[in-house]
Amino acid sequence: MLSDPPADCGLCPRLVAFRHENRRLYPEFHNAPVPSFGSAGARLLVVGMAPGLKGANRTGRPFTGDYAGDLLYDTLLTFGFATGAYDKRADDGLSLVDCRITNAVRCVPPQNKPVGAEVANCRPFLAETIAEMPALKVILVLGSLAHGATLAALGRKKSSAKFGHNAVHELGDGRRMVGSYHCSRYNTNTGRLTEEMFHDVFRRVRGLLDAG
Ligand SMILES: O=c1cc[nH]c(=O)[nH]1
Repeated sequence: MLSDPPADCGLCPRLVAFRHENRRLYPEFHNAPVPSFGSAGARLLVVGMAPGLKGANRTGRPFTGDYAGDLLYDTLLTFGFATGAYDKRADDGLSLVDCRITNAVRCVPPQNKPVGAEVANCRPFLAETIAEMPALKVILVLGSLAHGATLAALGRKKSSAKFGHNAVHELGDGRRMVGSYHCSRYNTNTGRLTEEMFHDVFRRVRGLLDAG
């Protein structure tokens, strides 16, 4: 099984049609499934929802060029999970440290909203991404869609762990799942998620990793 879909992945008809439309409208964009970013040897996996049209779908790197990426990459740099400088482009030289970033759905969805069947179609890639990380200790899920997709990828029921901001769930194998509100423009503009709240989550993640 592949941990990243092939560039011409055809599992989701709606997303394939959107990809073809975007290739016509924006031929200079990446316009393909966005692969995970960071080493499979990392202890931290951050799971987002799906690439943004003019962000990750343009640059080909998760969260890169997306509004949500500004807060995410700044926070990763602050907490030592990245080095270099984030400059909203895949060739900015930023590298992740002990951290990997992926999305529950790898292709950009219309209106930024994947449907259930698309999350399910992409689940094997998330499952394989998790399975190929031997040192993985913490999975940080950004938002309830990523929370549900990650539980499903782990073969667990949604009812086995309730999504909550800064909530920690033991996965029973020494691994933990931590929840955070998604660092989206909507959530930060409405005040549902502040920078301080997001930092609190990363402080907790760092503490869990440091505790071993
Ligand atoms: O969840 C998200 C949001 C923006 N960009 C991504 O790659 N994922």
